[in-house]
Amino acid sequence: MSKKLNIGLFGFGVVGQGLYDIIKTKNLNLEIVKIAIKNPEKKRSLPAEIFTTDKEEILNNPELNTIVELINDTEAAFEIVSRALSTGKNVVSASKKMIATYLNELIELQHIHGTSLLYEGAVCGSIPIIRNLEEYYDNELLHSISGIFNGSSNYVLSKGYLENLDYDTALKQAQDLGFAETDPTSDVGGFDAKYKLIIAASHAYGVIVKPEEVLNIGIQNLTASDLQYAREKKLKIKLVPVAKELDDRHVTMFVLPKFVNETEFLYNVEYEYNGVTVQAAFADQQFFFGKGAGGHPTGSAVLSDIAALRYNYQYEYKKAKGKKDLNFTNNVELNVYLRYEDEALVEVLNFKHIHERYHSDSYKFVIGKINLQNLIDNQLLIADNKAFIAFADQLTGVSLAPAVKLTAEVVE
Ligand SMILES: NC(=O)C1=CN([C@@H]2O[C@H](COP(=O)(O)OP(=O)(O)OC[C@H]3O[C@@H](n4cnc5c(N)ncnc54)[C@H](OP(=O)(O)O)[C@@H]3O)[C@@H](O)[C@H]2O)C=CC1
Ligand SMILES: N[C@@H](CC=O)C(=O)O
Repeated sequence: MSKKLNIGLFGFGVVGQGLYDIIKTKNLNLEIVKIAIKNPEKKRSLPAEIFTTDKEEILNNPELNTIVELINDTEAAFEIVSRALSTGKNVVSASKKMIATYLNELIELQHIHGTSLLYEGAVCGSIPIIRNLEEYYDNELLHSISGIFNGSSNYVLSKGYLENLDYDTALKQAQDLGFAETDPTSDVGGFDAKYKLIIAASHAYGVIVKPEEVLNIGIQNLTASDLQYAREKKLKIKLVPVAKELDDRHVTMFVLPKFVNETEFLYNVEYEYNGVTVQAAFADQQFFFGKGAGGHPTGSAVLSDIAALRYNYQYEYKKAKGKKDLNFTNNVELNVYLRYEDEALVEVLNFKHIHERYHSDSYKFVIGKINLQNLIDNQLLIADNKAFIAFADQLTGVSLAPAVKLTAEVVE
């Protein structure tokens, strides 16, 4: 018989309500006893007695053995989760920014106090990627993990490419549908995808990096010219996080828009759907697909974690604990498309090699090989110039998948 879970829930927004809807349809050995929210004035769909604005009412209640944290405040979430883990309560969280920012501390707290923190809902919504990386691929050598990890930006891209809807209207729709973060810059700027990438890579490679070490360039500067160029080449533009083992000592990670062709799984991942491509040494290429945002899809992943806690499930972080010489590096070269206005930007970026150059009054681009560290160093300049950068393996004929040819090379 599984143990009964008495749950204190933090947050009753898109995901919290989605979780509640799902739980009430089931007869599980668990109960949401109290829900902490921020704004006492907001109209709620449940009786007032279940809500509190005092976190201590939940954290200090010895009857509650499980905390589910679904709030939109990173620092408050870290305080709640660390307090819970330190006082013998197991936790489920979907707060990817908080988890990616404080992963080392959270692993340490679980280790010291023997408690468990699960976060499947934090990475790609309904797709069960974390438990697969943790369990199924435990003994596999993973060459790369990449995909579409953000529903809102993919929604905006699909609306633009398939329906010619303008960027601002599409983003407003993603917000109204509950897909976007409180600050949607996190979605369209590639930050949210980066947090998810960092979490996934910690389970895939055992390498834990801080968000500020990893490049994220988003889709904010995408223009009709870039979309037109993609269409002419029969390509689509997607926002793609990549974690790739370069050799047995180096792993690289970055988030960039990417040209994808119709032979790639990601080509047909549209709207709020996400996809994860795993390239493994022996299993070869595998693809996970599902809704990446929204209350019910994310709530289903959160519920799966809650159910796993009934059997005392814990992540073991085996790859992180057994890690030997694998290190994170930004010292790689990759092929990018740069659409720009000011020639000075091309000079500053110091391309190693330029494959192609186009120049008209209204549209200029280069495609060439560049060092990832150079992109990081000039991120602000790129943004200020309103330039658009995309990972261009499909334009240069080299791909991340070993089935074709490698793009990313360690620079010795
Ligand atoms: N939306 C999605 O599709 C997904 C979201 N996530 C993540 O899940 C988390 C929740 O997202 P989402 O439901 O969309 O966010 P919402 O903005 O819809 O809801 C946030 C909830 O958190 C509450 N809250 C904020 N601060 C506090 C606090 N200090 N104490 C108690 N409650 C607090 C708010 O209270 P009040 O109601 O009073 O305002 C609200 O109920 C975020 O970390 C997000 O990144 C993860 C996967 C998918
Ligand atoms: N804002 C996120 C929500 C889920 O993680 C997204 O759009 O993917």
